[in-house]
This record gives sequence, structure tokens and C-alpha cells, in this order.
Amino acid sequence: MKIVSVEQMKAIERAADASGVSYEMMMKNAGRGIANWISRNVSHRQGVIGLVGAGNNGGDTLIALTWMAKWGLRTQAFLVKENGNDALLDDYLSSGGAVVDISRNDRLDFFDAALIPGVVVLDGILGTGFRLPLRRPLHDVMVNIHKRLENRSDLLIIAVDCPSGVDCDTGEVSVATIPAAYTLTMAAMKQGLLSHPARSFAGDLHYIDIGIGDPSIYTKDGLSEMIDHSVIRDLFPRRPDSGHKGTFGTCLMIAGSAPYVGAAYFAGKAAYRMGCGLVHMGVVRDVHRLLAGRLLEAVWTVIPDIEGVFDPDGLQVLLSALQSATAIAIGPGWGVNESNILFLTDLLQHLPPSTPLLIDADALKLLVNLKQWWSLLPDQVVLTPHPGEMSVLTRLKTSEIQSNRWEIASEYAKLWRVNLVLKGALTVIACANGKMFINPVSDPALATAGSGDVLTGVIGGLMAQGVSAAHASVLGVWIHANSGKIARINCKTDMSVTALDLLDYLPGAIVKAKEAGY
Ligand SMILES: NC(=O)C1=CN([C@@H]2O[C@H](COP(=O)(O)OP(=O)(O)OC[C@H]3O[C@@H](n4cnc5c(N)ncnc54)[C@H](OP(=O)(O)O)[C@@H]3O)[C@@H](O)[C@H]2O)[C@@H](O)CC1
Ligand SMILES: [K+]
Repeated sequence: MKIVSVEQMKAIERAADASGVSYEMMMKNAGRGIANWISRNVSHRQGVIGLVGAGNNGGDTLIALTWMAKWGLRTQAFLVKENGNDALLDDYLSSGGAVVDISRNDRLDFFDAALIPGVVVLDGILGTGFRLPLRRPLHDVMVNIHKRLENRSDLLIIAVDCPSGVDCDTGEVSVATIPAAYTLTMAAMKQGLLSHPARSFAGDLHYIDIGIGDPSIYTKDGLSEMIDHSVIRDLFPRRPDSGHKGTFGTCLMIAGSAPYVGAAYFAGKAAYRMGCGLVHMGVVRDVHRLLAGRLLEAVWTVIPDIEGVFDPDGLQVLLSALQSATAIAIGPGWGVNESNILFLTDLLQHLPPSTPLLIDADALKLLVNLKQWWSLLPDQVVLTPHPGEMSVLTRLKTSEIQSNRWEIASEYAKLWRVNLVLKGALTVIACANGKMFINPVSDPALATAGSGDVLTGVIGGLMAQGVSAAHASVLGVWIHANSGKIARINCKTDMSVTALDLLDYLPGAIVKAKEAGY
């Protein structure tokens, strides 16, 4: 789904209107789309009530309620502000709907009575027209509504376009913003919903077609994309029945050191889990000794070491593996030290220019010791820094990076001509060709040691199978995040999810990603 600022959305609506899809039609399609989505996707046996604001967000909601009333569902509209949508209200009433005005805070007992367990609550008070701070008297009405809805896990709250009271550009929220289980977003994702704190209020994000199709045809701006099923479904590598292990590539994984054994395991196993035909592990002796009996699927080359880290002259043993690999991944668990700077320098000089490369973790921190390191990289390259590693690479403060994730990722991906996966909640992928993707998943289950190593294996495994560096980044980030989501559901808490769980649920995440409509 494309991502827009409020300004861009307004310009797109203007352009669509000028090309014949009138504002009225867009709103009708929005309302119909919401009603269809609810009827198809959630239980609505207990009826649907709408919180209706005075603007077009309320208009979308009234149209949705009107359709559902026509279909015979029990519905009610609660007007939170004197309403300008008289014609829409008349339509709704003549379709059998019931309207209660709660704008003066005086008929809230009707609202209380409507909040029966299982009822669907459509939050259509404020949409993209809202700017903080929330003004009185709406502020007071919304605070009262908020009090009644908070901690009511027996209600299903669905936000129309955005949870009301969210700034759709900045992601800031008002005190009265109501957390939703789902947000049905019209035509395009509003950028603020992909920032915290707003993201935590928006729940699962779904697209509603308002009759304009792909919004990017109405603007010259290159729009970023939120990763969803429509983005990833065509990115999987083909797996012909006649394939053999050579068909599915060889990933050379240069990982681990004596203190960080697990990193090599997580990365190597994840590459196998992603369908890579063969994973060739380049590791020091201690890592081999501890993992050879555990990662039985792998082929091993033991790299000479000095006290458990790569010997600066150790690359010689890997020269033929470098040539035969179809993708190379480096960095997890290396450690940052002088020997590894020399090892990395030698390695970059011996990389086959046409083999895709992934650089992660400590190898990223080591890069800064090499002059113009970006000029030493192959064309197909992915860097996967977390904000701390990005800070080392850019010499910017972590706080600066975190408050400007999209812009900074985009700027440096272009500068270095790399595909950049800036990890952290709401991972940003800035591609070398200028395209930007944002992962909407923000799950503490993923914030665990070894999680990044799993991601390295996932992306490396995909590249080894011939998926381009950019596409492997997008698909890999999505699969990895969803394995965290599934792990959390299965562990029943995000607290207990470990990197081993992420590995275990990769197959489930792949299956889900391949299922239509996910
Ligand atoms: N264009 C179209 O055809 C389409 C539009 N679409 C839909 O329209 C939505 C945008 O609609 P919109 O522009 O009417 O604004 P909206 O979010 O309803 O809010 C306006 C109301 O908020 C109030 N208000 C604002 N700030 C406030 C504050 N700080 N404190 C208190 N009140 C405040 C403001 O009050 P006022 O300033 O007028 O007093 C007014 O009453 C968009 O999200 C999508 O759902 C889609 O269906 C696609 C087709
Ligand atoms: K809303």
C-alpha cells in the first residue's frame, strides 16, 4: 500500500476529482468499502455503532452505516459534533438507521447502553483534517468516549482512515485517541500511522479502495510503500519441481567468533529455513566445534583465528567458497577488533563483483575504518544496521537517526548506492534505486538477542536463490517480522520469544505470506 502525507493525499484527491472521480464518488466508495470490509472480515452479529464527526471522516462512517442498515444489520450513529452531513444523515435515517446526538455530552447513557459485548464500534470522529491540539468542546466529548471504551476488550473498535485524534503526518496522538483493533485506511496509508506513538493505536492496517486505484498515478512524487501482501506476493523465488540443491543457491555465511557462537547458528539456520539449497559456513575453530553437531545441514570451512577471532591472513581458506557462493553474508557475531578490520579489508578486495553481499552487525561497524568503503561493494548489496550501527556508519547521533528514520535511510542509501535496511520498530528499507518501503510490524517479540542474525540468514538465503538485493530485503523483513508475530501468539507473550522461536516460526510466516489476501 502506498504511503502519503496529508498534503499528498489532498493533492491526489484533487487530481482524481479533476480526472472524473468526484469527491462525492470517492466518499461513497470509501463508505461502501468500509461496510464491505466489515461484513466480510469481522463478526458483526451484535451490530455496528458509529462515532460520527462533522467532517468527511464522519461522512465515510455514515455511508458505511447506511449500507449496513440497508443490509439489515443493527446500527446506530452517535454524532459527536453538530453535523454538516444533512443529506447523508437523511439517507441513513431513511435506510432504517438510528441517530443519537452526543455532542453536548448529555445523552451518553444511550451510548453506554449501545456498548454491548461484541458490538463493532466505528471510530469516524476525526480523520486527516485533524491537527493537534484537540479543541474544546470536542475534546471533552472525546475524553468521555475514551473513558467508556478503554479496557473494553469485549468491543471491536475499527478506526476509519485513522484513529481519531492522531496527527496523520507526525504520528502524534491526543489524550483522547482511542486504540483500534483495525484501521481501514482510504486509498493510501497516512504516513503518521507508521510512526510511534500513533502506530500503537492503529492495530492491523487494511486498505480500502475509494475508486482511484493506485494513488501514485495522480502524483509526480515517488510514493513510499508500506509492505503488505500485495507488495510481497510476487517476490518469492521460483522453486521448480525439477530443482536440485544447486538450483536453490549457496549462501556463504561468514559469521561468529568465540564469544558469539550463536550468531553463526541463527544466521546459517535461517538461510536454510528460507529455502537456500546449501549454506556454507565460514567460521573460526571454536564456532565449528560447538555448532558442527548442531547445524548438521551446513558445509564448513574453518578459518584460522587468533584468540577466537579471524586471523587477518585467514581469508586464503575461503577463496574457492567465495567464488562458488551465489550470495555472501558477513558480520554476525564477528566482534569489533583490529584483526577483523584487516580480515574485512582483505575480504572486500576478494569479493566476486557480481555476487550479492549482505553486511550486518560488527562488519558494519568495521567498515568505517576503510576509506570510501562504499566504493568497494558489489552492485547487489544490502546493509542491515540497527540505529546504533547506523550511528557509527553515519557519525550521526542515534537520537537524530531515530527521529528522522525515513529521510536518513533514504539519503544514505542513495549516497552509498546500497539497499539499506534500517532495523528497529517499523523497519525502513531504502533501496539503491530510490524506492522506500516501511514494514508496519512493530512487535517487541522481535527485540531479542539473535533476532538480527536470523534476519541476515533470511535475506542472505533469499539472495542466494536469485532474489534481488532490494526484493530480498523487503520480503525478508516481512517474513522475519511475521515470524515474530506468530512466535508471540504461540508463546502467548512477547516476553518469552527468543531467536530460536523466530527460526521455528519462519515456515509459518512463509506459509502466511504466500496465502492470498494476507
Ligand atoms: N476528500 C474526500 O472526498 C475524501 C475524504 N475522505 C475522508 O475524509 C477525511 C478527511 O475529511 P476532512 O478533511 O473533512 O476532515 P476530518 O478528518 O473529517 O476532520 C474535520 C473535522 O475535524 C474538526 N477538527 C479538526 N481539527 C480539530 C481540532 N484540533 N480540535 C477539534 N476539532 C477539530 C473540524 O472542525 P472545524 O475545524 O471545522 O471546527 C471538522 O469538524 C479522511 O480522513 C477520510 O476519512 C475519504 O473518504 C476519501 C474521500
Ligand atoms: K477516524
